[in-house]
Amino acid sequence: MASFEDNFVYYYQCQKFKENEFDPFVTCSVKRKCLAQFYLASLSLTSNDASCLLLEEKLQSYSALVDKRSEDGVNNYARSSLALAAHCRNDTQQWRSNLRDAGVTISKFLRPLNCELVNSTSPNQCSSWDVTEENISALLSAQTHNCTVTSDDCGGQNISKHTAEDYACYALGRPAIANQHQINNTRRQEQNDYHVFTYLHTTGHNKSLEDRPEQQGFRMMGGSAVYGKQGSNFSSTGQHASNMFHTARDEMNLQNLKWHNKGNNGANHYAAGGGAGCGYGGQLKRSLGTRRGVTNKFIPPIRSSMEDDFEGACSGNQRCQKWEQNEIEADERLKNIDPKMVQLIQSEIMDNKTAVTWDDIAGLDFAKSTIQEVVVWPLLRPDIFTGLRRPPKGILLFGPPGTGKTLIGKCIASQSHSTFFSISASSLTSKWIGDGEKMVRALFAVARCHQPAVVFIDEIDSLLTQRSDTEHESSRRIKTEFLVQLDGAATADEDRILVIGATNRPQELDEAARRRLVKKLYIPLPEFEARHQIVERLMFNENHCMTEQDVNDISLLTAGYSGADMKNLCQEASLGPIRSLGFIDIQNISPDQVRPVTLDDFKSALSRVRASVSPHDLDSYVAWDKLYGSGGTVVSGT
Ligand SMILES: Nc1ncnc2c1ncn2[C@@H]1O[C@H](COP(=O)(O)OP(=O)(O)OP(=O)(O)O)[C@@H](O)[C@H]1O
Ligand SMILES: [Mg+2]
Repeated sequence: MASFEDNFVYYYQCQKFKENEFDPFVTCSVKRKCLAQFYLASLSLTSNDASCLLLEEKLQSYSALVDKRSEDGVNNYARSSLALAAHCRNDTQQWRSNLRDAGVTISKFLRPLNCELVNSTSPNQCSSWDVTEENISALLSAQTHNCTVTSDDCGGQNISKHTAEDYACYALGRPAIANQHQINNTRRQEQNDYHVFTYLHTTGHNKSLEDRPEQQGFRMMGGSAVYGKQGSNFSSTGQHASNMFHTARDEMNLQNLKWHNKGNNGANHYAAGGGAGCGYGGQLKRSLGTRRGVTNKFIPPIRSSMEDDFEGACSGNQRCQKWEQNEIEADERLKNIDPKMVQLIQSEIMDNKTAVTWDDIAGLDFAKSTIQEVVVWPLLRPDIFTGLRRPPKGILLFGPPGTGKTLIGKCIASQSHSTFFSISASSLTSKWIGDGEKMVRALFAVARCHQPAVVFIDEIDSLLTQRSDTEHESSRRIKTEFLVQLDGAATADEDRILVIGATNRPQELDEAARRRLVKKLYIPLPEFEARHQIVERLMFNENHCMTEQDVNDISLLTAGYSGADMKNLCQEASLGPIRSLGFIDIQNISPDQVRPVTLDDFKSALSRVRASVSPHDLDSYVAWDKLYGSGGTVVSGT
């Protein structure tokens, strides 16, 4: 069965990719953005919208996942959604989003949970739970109550007493906010739904939302989701806008922390809580150093009394800082790491796996099998790959430009079932000027919390060039920090973090880095077979009339072309039929007037698209491979 996530992606792809709204090969995590984008887009759907119905269907089918305490829960996308919403303003080149806070209106995509409650005065009397204050008050005043959710609402399980209380508190806590934001009409409209209002407040949009109360981002979602804190503890002037949100996950972290502070063990806590909670499956997943059972105690999307205790008299900025600080400190390994960097890494660098399969990579059999052996299998079966079989901590992919090194990185992300961090070395040196080495430290600290993890560093040469006296102090510091991390001085032996570097200038690598990237795999130009495969794949969806022999001819004529050159060639050839239309008005022709692509188109494209790698450059790669490479590569380009 397709996962909830897959459905999201699928839906997104159907709806958005077709509209060419965004390039699937953007450098950051496409999938994460898909999800975040879709998640956010869904907030702007009205209840009559067909898309809304689709979402409703998905959420109903996968309701158990909505509050799952794992990385996959919808709640957990909230954080990245918000970060991305903020980020998209600065990232228009790569990700154009239609999302504006103005478009966020009430959605009604969760069906009512028919919650039965038993109150103390008439313990056996069940009433349906409308979200009315009377009902909720009755619930709160009840000495004993038992809130039962119908079986498909919650994976066939009952939700706990605690959960019911939390829902109730939350619902009760809303009116003040509801009044503040004039959402009473909406409450009436949705009266028979079980709902939790969620205030979507994209970072920095606080003021504009206040200016347009009718466009407040409230929405209903069964028991969870993003929620902003706009209550009395916060200034309504837009102050601390970037800190005002936290997700259900934050709540969980806070409770975890408090539990730790009481001298208890988080795992025990969750194990104990699991029995009473909504049983969604029972597996435990490690994240940010805390053991999170999906069966653990329900973490409400509300301010709990515990939280109030904890915060004491703190308010506004103080409170937000304290919150962030404590959330991060909940994991020992993230001690001394700037929370903002952690957040940045989680939203920008942690990659949610673009769908690339090994079959998408033509040729490169040796590299593929070595990567399977040293990356994928050990990550899948760490119990077997121990001792001498322990995989190397670093791998280098080197070779001419456009041969598929980055593509391999994407494929590993997608196939290795590990947390994938993808970073380009130039962004470390340019984007976070002055903070580069802190960023490297933070990156590895976060990776340690998300093991097994793969850290993919594209253009690693720009990060780990030979050290020299003339280089800038900040880049020297980044390099040193990186070498320390890579050497394992800061990582334990059993840590499962693999660093994969990709470069087309291996000669410029610092020798210390070269030693640490134990396996060095040459990614050569595609051979005849691989070129054949690339043409076949790229032309598969195109209208062409080429025979097997024609593709053979093209493959023969393109000796020395890289994978990227082959792609350019196919693109150029596919323009041939359009060019041959001559002066016909392009606006008025029908698609069937465009003839199929032929071998001749390829032949004329060959004169326009040349091989981008010179034989001299190739020799230097081969020489470097002979000196330092991990072998197995057939010299190609023939
Ligand atoms: N072996 C291959 N199989 C299929 N497609 C390939 C292959 N190599 C390259 N390509 C195509 O070329 C494009 C560019 O490849 P990629 O970005 O992985 O190159 P690279 O080796 O990382 O280059 P650079 O060293 O310049 O970063 C890919 O998106 C893909 O379309
Ligand atoms: Mg690349």
